[in-house]
Amino acid sequence: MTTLPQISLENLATDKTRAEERKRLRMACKDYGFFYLVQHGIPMEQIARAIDAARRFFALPQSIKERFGHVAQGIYPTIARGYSPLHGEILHPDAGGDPKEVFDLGIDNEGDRRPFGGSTLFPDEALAPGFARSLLALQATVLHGVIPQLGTELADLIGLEQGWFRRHFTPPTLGQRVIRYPARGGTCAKHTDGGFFTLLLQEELPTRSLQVWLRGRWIPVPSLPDSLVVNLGDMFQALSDDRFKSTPHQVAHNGLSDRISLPFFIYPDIDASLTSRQRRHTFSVAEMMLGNMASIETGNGAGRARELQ
Ligand SMILES: O=C(O)CCC(=O)C(=O)O
Ligand SMILES: [Fe+2]
Repeated sequence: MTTLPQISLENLATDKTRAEERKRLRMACKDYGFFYLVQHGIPMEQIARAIDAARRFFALPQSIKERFGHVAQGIYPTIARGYSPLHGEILHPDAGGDPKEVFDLGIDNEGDRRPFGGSTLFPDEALAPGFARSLLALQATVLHGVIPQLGTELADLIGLEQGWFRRHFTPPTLGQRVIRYPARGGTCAKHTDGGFFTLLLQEELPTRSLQVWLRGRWIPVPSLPDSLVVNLGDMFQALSDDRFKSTPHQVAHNGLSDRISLPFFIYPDIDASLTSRQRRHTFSVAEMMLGNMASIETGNGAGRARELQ
């Protein structure tokens, strides 16, 4: 059975093992566009705390969760942050609303009126103990560790000049999601992710809910202990002059208990305009992100969903 390769962030950071691990990373990106990241430096307790707090938030009455909906957030574009109810999001034009509920957050930046900027309206400690705190703690860890380390490796891999990642991702634009898939919920639509790369923290469950489309079939991606899942997004594909592909995937959750996942979508600085090395693609980050959001909002799907049958 096909399983995804495992890449060690620690090996990438260690002189003795770097060259070999980079070779494996290149192969993983080329052949799969998806891999497990191990020795990633995120404390497992921090992930467990965020998952517990998320579960408590989603257990609140619907009317309370909806107080933190998209409109209440006051962010542009509207759907960028806040609570979205079950079946509230369409990721593929041929599918209905996904069987999942979501809370979206980003990097808090009070008064930032640019697209995707601003601060998130969270339920307070009394309503959702530990929710904001644990998610923002996890965000800080990811922003200071995995994102710059892995991002730099990925930019090097596609031949972008030295310092490129730091220049265009300081700060990154972050789409941080908390998703709950109800028990026996069924299938969420296939899609690709729109960013540079995605980090997925998923709960350790016996189910194989996440599936990746590889060589003409769906490959299950079970959660492995102490590992994250990484996948390449459409911006990575564009910036590699299409030498690397963003891989389609979907979630089919038929487990007997619900499932929480915590994806981080990593995009460049919202003010950046980027060109691939061979100049096949040039885009403004804000325009591309706004276009993708508009596509989701109007039911036309996420990422390259429309290209996928
Ligand atoms: O929850 C997951 O396992 C993956 C979610 C996903 O693909 C997405 O939100 O883009
Ligand atoms: Fe995705």
